[in-house]
Amino acid sequence: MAVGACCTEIQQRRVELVENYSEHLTRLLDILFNVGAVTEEDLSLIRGSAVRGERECMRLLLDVLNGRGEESCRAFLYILQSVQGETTKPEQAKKQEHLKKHKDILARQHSLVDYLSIRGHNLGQDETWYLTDITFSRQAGYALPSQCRHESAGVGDAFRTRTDEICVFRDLYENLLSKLSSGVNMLSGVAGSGKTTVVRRLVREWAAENTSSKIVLSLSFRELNLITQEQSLQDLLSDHYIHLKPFLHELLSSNPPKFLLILDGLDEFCYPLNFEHTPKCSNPERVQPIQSIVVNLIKGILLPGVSIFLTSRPHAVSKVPPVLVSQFYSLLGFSLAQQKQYFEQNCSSPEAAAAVWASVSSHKPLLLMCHIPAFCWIVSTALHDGGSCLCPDSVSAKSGEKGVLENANQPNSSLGPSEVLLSSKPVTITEIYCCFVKSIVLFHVQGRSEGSHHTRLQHAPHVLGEMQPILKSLGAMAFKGLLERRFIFESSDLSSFNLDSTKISQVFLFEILKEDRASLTFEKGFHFIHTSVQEFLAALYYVLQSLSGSDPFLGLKPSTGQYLQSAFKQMASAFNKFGKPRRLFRRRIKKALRCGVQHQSGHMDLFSRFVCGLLVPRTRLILNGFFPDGPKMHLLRCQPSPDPTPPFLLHLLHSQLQSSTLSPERQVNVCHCLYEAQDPGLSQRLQDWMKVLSQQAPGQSGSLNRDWSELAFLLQLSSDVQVLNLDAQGLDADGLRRLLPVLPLFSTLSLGQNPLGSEGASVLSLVLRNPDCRIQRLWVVATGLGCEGLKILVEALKENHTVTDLRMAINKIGDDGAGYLAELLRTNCTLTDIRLRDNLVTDKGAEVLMAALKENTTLEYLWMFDNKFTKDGVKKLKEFAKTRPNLDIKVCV
Ligand SMILES: Nc1ncnc2c1ncn2[C@@H]1O[C@H](COP(=O)(O)OP(=O)(O)OP(=O)(O)O)[C@@H](O)[C@H]1O
Repeated sequence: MAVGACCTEIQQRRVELVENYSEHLTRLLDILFNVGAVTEEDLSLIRGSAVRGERECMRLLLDVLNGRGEESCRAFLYILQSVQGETTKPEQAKKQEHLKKHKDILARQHSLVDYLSIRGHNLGQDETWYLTDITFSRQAGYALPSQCRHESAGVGDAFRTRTDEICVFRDLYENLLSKLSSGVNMLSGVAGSGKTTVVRRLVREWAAENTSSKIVLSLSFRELNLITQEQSLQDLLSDHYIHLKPFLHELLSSNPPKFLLILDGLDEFCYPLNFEHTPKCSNPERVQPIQSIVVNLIKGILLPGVSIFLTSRPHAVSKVPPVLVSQFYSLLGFSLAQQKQYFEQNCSSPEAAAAVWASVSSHKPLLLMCHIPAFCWIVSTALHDGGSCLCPDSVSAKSGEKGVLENANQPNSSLGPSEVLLSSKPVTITEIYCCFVKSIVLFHVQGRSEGSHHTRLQHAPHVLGEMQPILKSLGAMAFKGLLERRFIFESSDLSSFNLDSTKISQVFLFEILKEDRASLTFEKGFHFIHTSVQEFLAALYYVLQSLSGSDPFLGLKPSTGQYLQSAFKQMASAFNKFGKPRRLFRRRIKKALRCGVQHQSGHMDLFSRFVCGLLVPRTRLILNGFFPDGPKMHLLRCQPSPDPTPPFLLHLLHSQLQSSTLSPERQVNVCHCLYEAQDPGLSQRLQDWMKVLSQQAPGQSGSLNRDWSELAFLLQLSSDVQVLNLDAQGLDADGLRRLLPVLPLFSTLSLGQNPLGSEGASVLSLVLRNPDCRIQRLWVVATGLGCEGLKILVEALKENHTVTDLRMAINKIGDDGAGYLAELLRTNCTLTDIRLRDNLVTDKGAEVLMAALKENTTLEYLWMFDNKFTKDGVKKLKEFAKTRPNLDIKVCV
């Protein structure tokens, strides 16, 4: 083929083009791509070599153009002219243009489309509309958290401390982008709580704004992991932001406070951070290891005055010493109102949203998990369309499309008295995840338009059977990742599990497995949309293998070729024949549960819960067609499978619970496992708890060692307990914190004779401020509140509108405490009854209270026996009482 004139010109001018135009590479690539002279693959290839520098990229571009032929070369030469024109513009204007381009590029890199596009939203300009506002807490600095449980357990108010304040995205945004902001601002949040979404939103809103004086730079630790050679900060940034290169040196050396540097995902950083012994380096041009750059940035030695926004999951927060953190934010997740709003924004119709919300709000375990946005997404996918297989009264059924499994999920009458367990909707977390996977396989993979909802449900067993190999391989990879604590997979991982990444892309990408491209190297990486999905698929694989009589650990070996694999299989099945399959099966399940117990970090907690859930035949029915022992078709049309939960599983879990070596956190997880296994004895366990609590004689509290998390869990399952009496149970502030998720839900909370102190009062203040608080009677007699604790309580009561009855005898509140109460009584219109016996209040305190009561008309009882009043004081109080016939004041000397 004859070489055209433009191709030849490019070859002849190669050296000059590299010399003069490398710095315009980004712009050139953008335009060339827009006019179709290069493809997306070309872009990836060229940008992929960015680590070797701009000039190398430019050479590659020239090679690519050569390969693409005359037309592309002509386009390139034409574009050069316009770029040439730009080089003559004045410096300042050029700088502005580069910054504008920087904003555009950053906004594109931080688009929100990944998951929003799944719902088929047409994202116009205002894509943030689809984001639900989320609640944060903020405090100066942070204290090291104790973390031994699955992080998803630590959401909502359970994360809060006494000194923090509540805020929303806007507050965070304004704080970080304010001129005065500097130092390290850290955002901590559990997996899937929305940290990256916050980062994306922040970058996009900044890019759309014209007035901000800050320049945002954003890097993820996932990308920094790929830097294996020593580098300078300046090179790192100019490789990452080629378009800023001409000004970077000047910007970095003249005005670091102008920058907001975002570092996302500290928990994923694979290099150790040594804050004590890393050599100091303040020169951005000096070459050093990547971890030293990070340490020097965080310590404020490199780029002094720069603002850093660091995000991390809670377990990795402590990698940065508390003294270096100026503001600490926690993502508390969605409040109840925000959860509701999420479903309204993300379900296809108001009716669908209402049905999903009705289902979620009636099951406390679901409700608690829905603090986490990623879980809301899973739940809405599961219940919104896939859930109709299980929910006869959900939306699609209402609209006339009855689910095929409609009858298969009659109330689980054999499950025991618990109201929760009797429900006919998917209530266990395992059932939700089964619906999620089924929903994706049925309604998303096959294309939304093919066949009606009803037809697709009818073909579900067939489709699930077909998808089984791919789900199984995905599950094996997920399981291997879990064992190795790996959450990011490379293309080579996929192929070692016989997974074809293009096929996966068509089928699951966005829905289950997300593809990421590191912007430094453009290498592909994959991670499950949420770690809980990884844990579910791992459990699915584990149970499938175990039920098929295969060892789940065998399937993890890298692909060893067809022949060897089948030889392996034959050996395993021969071994199984000799080795009593049932015994082997049980041993394997035991092994899976041990995984959960052994990992103190809690990272296998959900995995073991899912394994338990999937061992329940009724739950497996949702994925009928996937498992080898799938229920026969006739069962789908009549009564549910009569098989109960395997007794050996319940026996195993109960014996784990009895183990004296089990830590409280693991104990709670075993409770969760029992819930997933639909244990009929759970409600009995709650009753046993109640019995123990009611039998506890006062005075023995010191010797008690209760697992309050377990009680909290059991209480979540029961909606009918209104009164929580924990008098004299040795309950301290820490125990109270563990009960936090359920405390607001009782009408009477009796906590007398426990060593709560002012710390406990702080926990109570969170309960009283909770918008869902239902407490009417708060009894905190002899709980060591003191004046300090009372002050905290009073502040919270000023905002609370539910408590009518406050009993707080024997708390040594003194006259100062009486003063705080008086302050409260001036504005509070809810309290009708206050009992203040034996609280060291003197005549002075009584005077203050009487003055305040002149402004209060709602209080009906004020009992103040055994305080330090003089005869004169008592007389005055009695006289005052005569002026208030509707108020019963009781005193004695
Ligand atoms: N404010 C929000 N409104 C709506 N959906 C949200 C919001 N925040 C997060 N999500 C949803 O939750 C998913 C997980 O969010 P994101 O990836 O930001 O979590 P993360 O905390 O960074 O998780 P990880 O620690 O696993 O990296 C998102 O893909 C999105 O579906």
